[in-house]
Amino acid sequence: MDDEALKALRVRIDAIDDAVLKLVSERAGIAQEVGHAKGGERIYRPEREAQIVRRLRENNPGPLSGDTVERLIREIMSACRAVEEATRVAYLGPAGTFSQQAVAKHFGHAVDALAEADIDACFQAVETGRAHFAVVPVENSTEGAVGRTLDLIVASRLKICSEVMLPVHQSLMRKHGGLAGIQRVYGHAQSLAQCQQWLSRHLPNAERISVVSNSEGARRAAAEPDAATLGSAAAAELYGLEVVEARVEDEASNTTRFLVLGQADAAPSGRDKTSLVMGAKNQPGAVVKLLQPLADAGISMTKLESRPARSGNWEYLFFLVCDGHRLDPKLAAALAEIESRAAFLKILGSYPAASA
Ligand SMILES: O=C(O)C(=O)C[C@]1(C(=O)O)C=C[C@@H](O)C=C1
Repeated sequence: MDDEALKALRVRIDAIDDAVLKLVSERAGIAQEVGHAKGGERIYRPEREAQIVRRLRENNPGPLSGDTVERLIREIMSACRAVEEATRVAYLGPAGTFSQQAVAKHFGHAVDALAEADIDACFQAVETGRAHFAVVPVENSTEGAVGRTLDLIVASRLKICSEVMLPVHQSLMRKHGGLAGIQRVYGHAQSLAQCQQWLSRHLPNAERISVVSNSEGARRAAAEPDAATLGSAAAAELYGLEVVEARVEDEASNTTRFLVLGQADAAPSGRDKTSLVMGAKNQPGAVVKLLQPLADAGISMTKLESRPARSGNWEYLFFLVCDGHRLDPKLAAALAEIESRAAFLKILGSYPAASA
């Protein structure tokens, strides 16, 4: 391309950037007005954000991918939210974890992300008002449920107001060098489990050491030249490591689902999910009886997970996710029927279904 042609294209890009800045500033000004009109009410409206994301994904003219359009608009909404109020979001730290990525994916970068020591601390941060929201992992497509999150949510008064789906790509990282000479591999138990076949094939003699977080693994690998760690590639930059091999997870579609917890759940968005937990009596057919009202109403159940109730009498809790909002008349009627049959029922929240 000759210089003149390049210059002409850049003049057009400059004009577009000026227009984008003008429009984004105008949008932030309107968000500020909305913020004032809310007069102390909650600023973050997950249902509204989900509707905006869905509309733009549908209207996307290309060539940007739907995921890219979502990332851009979420970042713009993040910036607009920030002119209304500073949002504090607790997550399972330290920095560089997949949980931090989930915060950025959902809330954008214009939030105060608070790294907590464990999942319990994430709940407490919101319960005590230190944070507005918490982002906690609840299940992984390869490894299943995160038990601690389920146990805590039963007793907590917090509500689920959103979900975040994060594709999880594990990298193998070390201070310097390739696969040769790696004696130990650190990683969070879930990460080690998600990569076990790859590790057996490529590093059969390396010891696998489970640590509290992948970031702790990264911290150790940075100090031990014959060690490596699993984790998000973001940690490599943070801890001065090199990526030996990217995408070492056994399942290419490995995804972790996170929940956003807050003081209230979300209003209906048009495409929602509802999470609930119920206690079943230890009797034949008890679970079938509890689920029947959903089947009768033609409501899809997308998840059913059982956990010991920990009450010592061999009763189980069933965590269930179904389509719809608890305020939809059909679902509301089914829930009322389940409540009349269950030993215990708690609605954990209705929230917009994630678009990707
Ligand atoms: O519509 C609102 O309620 C706004 O505050 C504006 C806005 C946005 O930027 O579009 C920002 C924050 C809310 O979570 C939802 C949407």
